[in-house]
Amino acid sequence: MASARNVTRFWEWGRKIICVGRNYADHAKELKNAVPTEPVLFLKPPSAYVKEGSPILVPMYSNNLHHEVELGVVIGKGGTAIPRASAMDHVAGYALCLDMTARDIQEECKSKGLPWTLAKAFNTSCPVSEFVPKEKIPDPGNVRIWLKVNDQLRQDGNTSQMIFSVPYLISYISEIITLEEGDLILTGTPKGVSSVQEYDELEAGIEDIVSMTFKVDRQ
Ligand SMILES: O=C([O-])CC(=O)C(=O)O
Ligand SMILES: [Mg+2]
Repeated sequence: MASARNVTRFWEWGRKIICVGRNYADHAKELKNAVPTEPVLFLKPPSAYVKEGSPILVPMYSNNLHHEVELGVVIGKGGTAIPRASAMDHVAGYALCLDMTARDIQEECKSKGLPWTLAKAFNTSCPVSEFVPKEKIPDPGNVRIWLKVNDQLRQDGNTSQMIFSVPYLISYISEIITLEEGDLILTGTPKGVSSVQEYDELEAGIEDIVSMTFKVDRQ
């Protein structure tokens, strides 16, 4: 039976956002973190979504909001313990995503051994592009993702630099957290993360397949 909802509008579904951290060695190193041997996972709630036309809000409690450009994978077919070999059958498409991070708060959480919720899961912490159909990205393990702040290129990476591939991540995550149609996986950021301020304009893209622009505002 056809789904009543349209997965191309996944951000309206209220499904979960699963994020992978430290999936690019160059980014792990720039923040002086060890390169992981297993994926680092955390979550954002569906209230983190923001679409073009609405601003990214700096949380009141942060003075150092960072951008992290990431390839997002939109799940089309759910599953538990999905084998790596069939993982790509569960992908509906992709989205360009920003994992907005209150870096000062994350550092504090890290030093106190506390979870990253305040640093990663606040309102507007997950700006997303339009849905990109699966056919437009034949190999999610080889696309350029880039981000500019006020026209200056800050991040320019390729998903070929990911430590854990998209099929590996789908398989790994689904062993722990059942994946559902409309879920989004953020696959980690390459190097070049930096601060954004009120009034800044962020422009990001996946090659010339999709791009998006967001303004930054204070809460
Ligand atoms: O906050 C971090 O550095 C971890 C993370 O999300 C990433 O690597 O994309
Ligand atoms: Mg990230």
